[in-house]
Amino acid sequence: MTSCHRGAKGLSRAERVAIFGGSHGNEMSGVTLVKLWLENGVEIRRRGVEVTPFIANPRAVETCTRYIDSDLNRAFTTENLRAPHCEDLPYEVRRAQEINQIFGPKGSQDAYDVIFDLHNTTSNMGGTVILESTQDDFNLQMVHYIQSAIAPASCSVLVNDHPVLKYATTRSVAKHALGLEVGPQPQGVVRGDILEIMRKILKHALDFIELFNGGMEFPPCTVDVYRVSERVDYPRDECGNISGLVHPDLQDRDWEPLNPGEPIFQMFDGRTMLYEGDSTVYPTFINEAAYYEKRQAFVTTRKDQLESSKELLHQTSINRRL
Ligand SMILES: CC(=O)N[C@@H](CC(=O)O)C(=O)O
Ligand SMILES: [Zn+2]
Repeated sequence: MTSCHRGAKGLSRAERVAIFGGSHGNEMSGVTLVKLWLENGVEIRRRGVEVTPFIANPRAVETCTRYIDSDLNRAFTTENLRAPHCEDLPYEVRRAQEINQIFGPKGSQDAYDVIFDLHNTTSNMGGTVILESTQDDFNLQMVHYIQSAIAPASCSVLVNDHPVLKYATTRSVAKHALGLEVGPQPQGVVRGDILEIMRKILKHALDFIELFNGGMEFPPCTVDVYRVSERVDYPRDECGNISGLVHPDLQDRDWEPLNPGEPIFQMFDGRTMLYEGDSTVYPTFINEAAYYEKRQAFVTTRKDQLESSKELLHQTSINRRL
């Protein structure tokens, strides 16, 4: 027994878990589910875990917009979290500080163990889990568990640990940060099929935490992931105005291979713009409504495999077995 567990990760139990909806107020699956669970939380109850549903940006939910002053899911920088209180701070910066107080502080031992942040996209991404690190064995084991449990349906894993394209998310307050992104769903609309995919992924995620806390050991695993590679903006004229649209051949083809020389934009003047990269990539967030303001038509990703370093078992269980 001893040799078997010597290398196991000394993680503690994931006792405090939060589910955020409405980080963006017009992404309705998460808003709807969290409101439901605030009324009646039976569905998200699990043994040995405290699960807290939470509306992250209530003012944006009220107005059914992405945000009021600035994007909450970009606001969790050290600079913002330390900014002195004053009246003219953007609403989302003040809200980020509140969230950091309740669920953080970010980067500290007092922070929540897990935050699931529920998002919808207008892109045809299906069910996707977004990770921010390649090094988090707990999260890796969790997505591995979700993928097995949800089969034959699929759950893609997008890893954004890009040095430039990574941003300071709401979920980053927790020790283990997970984004759940499901689409296609228009902004302000709730689609039953999309909501059910989100609900199912989260169910399996919570089941995993219950098993982990209960002492189950998870053998080392390998997970296929897509890693964020580059951001591609819309084509623009000299004045900066968009001069073409996502090519019909690319539209809705999230996660499908895009090869050099294949069409990406249909220009308003009739020309076709081709992908000029030097190898095959896997585009995603294709034509996401919220990304027009961020000057992003899609992101390219590359396939990768992540391996958990050791078997996963929580610390109390390791001690008990040694
Ligand atoms: C469409 C959308 O809001 N997507 C999320 C992705 C994420 O949570 O990382 C965002 O840009 O904040
Ligand atoms: Zn969102």
